[in-house]
Amino acid sequence: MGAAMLGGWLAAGRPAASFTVLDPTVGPALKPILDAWPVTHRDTPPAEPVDVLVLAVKPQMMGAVLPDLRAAVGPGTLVVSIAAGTTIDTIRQGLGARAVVRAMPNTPALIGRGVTGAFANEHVTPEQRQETDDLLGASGPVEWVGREPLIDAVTAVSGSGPAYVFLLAEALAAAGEAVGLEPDLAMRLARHTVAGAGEMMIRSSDAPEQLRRNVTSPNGTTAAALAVLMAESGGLPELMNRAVEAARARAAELSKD
Ligand SMILES: NC(=O)C1=CN([C@@H]2O[C@H](COP(=O)(O)OP(=O)(O)OC[C@H]3O[C@@H](n4cnc5c(N)ncnc54)[C@H](OP(=O)(O)O)[C@@H]3O)[C@@H](O)[C@H]2O)C=CC1
Ligand SMILES: O=C(O)[C@@H]1CCC=N1
Repeated sequence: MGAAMLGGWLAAGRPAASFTVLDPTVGPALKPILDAWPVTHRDTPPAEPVDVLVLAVKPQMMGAVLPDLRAAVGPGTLVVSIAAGTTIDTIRQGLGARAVVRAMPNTPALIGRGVTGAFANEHVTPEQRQETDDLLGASGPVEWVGREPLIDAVTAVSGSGPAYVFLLAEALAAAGEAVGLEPDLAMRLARHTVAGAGEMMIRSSDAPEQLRRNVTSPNGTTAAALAVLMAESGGLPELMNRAVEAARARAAELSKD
C-alpha cells in the first residue's frame, strides 16, 4: 500500500527528491518505483526529525518498528499512519509523537482512483491537515471523520472494500461458466461489467439504487436475479453487513495485538 501511495504522489508531480523510503529490503512493489524515480532509499532510520513520517508497515510490526523511529520524530513532525487498527495512542507512545493522523487509503490509489478516510488528533495544525489533504488527495477524495473509532469502520468499507468487489467479479465469472460460457469470456464479461458499473456510479448523479432500478425491467431477467440476491434472509445485503462487521471487529482486535 505504501508503494501504491508513493507511486501516486510521484505520478501526480510531487518532486522525487522530497521523499525518502525506509525499508530494509526492496520488494517487487518498491523496485519499479526506485528504478524509475530518484527517490532516496534507506535501510536504517534517519537520525534527524522529518516533516512528515508515513507509517505503512503491518500493524503487527508497529511494536518492533516504532522505537527505532523515535529520532526521526520531532515536535513539529506530522505522523501519518495507514495501519489498520493501530491506535493514535500506540503511535504517540511508541514514537513520542504529538501530531498524528490515522488514514485509511485503498489500493485503487495506485491508478489515482482511491478514496481515503482520515482522522486527525488535536495536535495536528491546520497547515498539517492541509498537507495531509494534499498528500492523500493525490490519489482520490479524502473523507475526514470526527472520531478515531470510525477509522475502523472506514477500513471495513473502503480499505478492504476493493477485495469485496474483486470477489464479486470472480463469483460473477464463475457463475457465467456455470451457465455455459467459456472461462475467459466469462471473466472478460465480469471484469468489464464491474468496471463499467463502477464508473457509472462515479459519473452519474443518480444513486446506485436508481441505477439498479434502471437495469431492472419489470418481471424481467434482472428482477429474477435480484430476488435471489436480495432474499430476506441470506441475501447480499445481510451477508455484506456481516462481512463489514467482521472487518471492523478485526481492526479493533488488531489494535490490541
Ligand atoms: N493492502 C491494502 O489494501 C491496505 C493496507 N493498509 C495498511 O497498510 C499497511 C501495509 O499493508 P500492505 O501494504 O498490505 O503490506 P505489505 O507487507 O505489502 O507492506 C509492508 C511493507 O513494509 C515493509 N517493511 C517490513 N519491515 C519493515 C521495517 N522494519 N521498516 C520499514 N519497512 C518495513 C515490507 O517490506 P518487505 O516486503 O521487504 O518485508 C513491505 O514493503 C498495513 O498496516 C495495512 O493495514 C491500509 C489500507 C489498504
Ligand atoms: O487487510 C488488511 O488488513 C488491510 C487493511 C485494509 C486493506 N488491507
